[in-house]
Amino acid sequence: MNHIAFTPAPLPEEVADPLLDALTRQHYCVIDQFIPADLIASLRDLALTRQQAGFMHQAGTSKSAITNPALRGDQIAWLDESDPHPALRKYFALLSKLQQLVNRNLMMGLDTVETHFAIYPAGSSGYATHIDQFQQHSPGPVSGSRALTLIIYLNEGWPEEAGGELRLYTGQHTAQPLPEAAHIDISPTGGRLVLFLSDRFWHTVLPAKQARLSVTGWFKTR
Ligand SMILES: O=C(O)CCC(=O)C(=O)O
Ligand SMILES: [Fe+2]
Repeated sequence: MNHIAFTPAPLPEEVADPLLDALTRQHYCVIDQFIPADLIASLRDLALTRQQAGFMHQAGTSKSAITNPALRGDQIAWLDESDPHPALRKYFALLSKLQQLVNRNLMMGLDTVETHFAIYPAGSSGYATHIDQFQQHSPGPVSGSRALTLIIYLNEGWPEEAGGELRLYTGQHTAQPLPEAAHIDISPTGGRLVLFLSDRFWHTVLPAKQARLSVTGWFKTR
């Protein structure tokens, strides 16, 4: 659990304005070139180094820690804010800016963040349709639960034929939507940021023909 304590310089307006506008209107946003090429490369190298050093483990699915590569094909390594690696210091500084921006403008009360690298190996089955927070019976923020999901892709470009899109179902569904329900497909292009309300959007990671790298996080309320 990472408690972000310091107050960084804010995100530039040309990023902050479209981000807040999209989050307000549609409860998700996609921002390209959110991180620069050198940070993509250093985070990517770090993820691969940690994989080679044996720090990645097969991810489990929601309620249980049972792993099932047919449902979820990625390997993950959790990240710690106290990690001195320069790329992670830059990454956590960005998370802090995002948290500050969203709290000041959208009053979400984001308090902590949990975050990990994810690597879906070439030929992985992706991640079956799921929601990042179990839906509650009453509306409004639930304390201590995942409120805002963030994903930043760490791939060097991404050819369309490689698949691996994030399929985000745009309607509100109380149960898993049918595959043909309204959705958008987001390609995991390096540097791209995706944010969405964790309790609202069902989503799927489609099978990928190439190794697919990302850093994923969830801001939680107090
Ligand atoms: O990598 C992505 O595009 C989404 C990953 C995801 O849905 C998750 O880790 O919960
Ligand atoms: Fe997810």
